[in-house]
Amino acid sequence: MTNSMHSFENGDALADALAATVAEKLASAIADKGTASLAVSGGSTPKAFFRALSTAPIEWTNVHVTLVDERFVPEDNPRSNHLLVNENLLVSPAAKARFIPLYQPVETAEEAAEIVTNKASAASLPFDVVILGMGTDGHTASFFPGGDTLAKALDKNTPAGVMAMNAETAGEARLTFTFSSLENASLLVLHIEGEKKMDVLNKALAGDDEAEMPIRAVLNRASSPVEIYWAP
Ligand SMILES: O=C1O[C@H](COP(=O)(O)O)[C@@H](O)[C@H](O)[C@H]1O
Repeated sequence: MTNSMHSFENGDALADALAATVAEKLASAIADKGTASLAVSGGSTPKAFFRALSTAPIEWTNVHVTLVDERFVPEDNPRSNHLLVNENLLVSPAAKARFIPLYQPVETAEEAAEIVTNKASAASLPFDVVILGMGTDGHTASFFPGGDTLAKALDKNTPAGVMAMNAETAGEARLTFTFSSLENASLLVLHIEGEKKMDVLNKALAGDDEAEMPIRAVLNRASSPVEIYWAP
């Protein structure tokens, strides 16, 4: 599938444009089938986009929101992606959206993955909108280089759902939707900012070793076109 590049002057312009595109897609899904689903990334990049999207005048009560990945930490932990979404996206009109957390208060990430696969898959798959980020190591979602379940998570034949992932560079254990859950979103976005991330993207586009840079799985073989949103 062909990837498209959308470049902006700055992060605020990108946030407004991406929020408008996502809101339109969610509104059209609601008009077609009554509900819409949105899976977003955590990290430092999406804050302004979340703020812009939270004010969109759509029927948020009909939108399921979840995370493409999460750290195995409770929602009050400063490193929780859920916390980031609570504070920046699930505010204003978007506070009415139905949020599906990936973290579950159980012993292991593996147990949480099993529980949330049932909850999240029924409500939201296939996703209408998926917003991916990318780390400077070439990870996306929690597909980390060196991750203990990376090959399985990236295998197109692994069923849609959530898996646990452990990697030296990831800090905590992670929960991540599998590649097959994300690659066919009706709108599949890669949102990156900064020159350093553009260099990482160009390196990823120049090769095909997915174990080295897992973002390559998305760029090279997602069945939906990847809409790349970038600002310096
Ligand atoms: O660990 C994570 O990092 C990536 C990228 O984060 P950023 O801070 O460089 O924007 C993010 O996409 C992912 O959801 C998150 O769990």
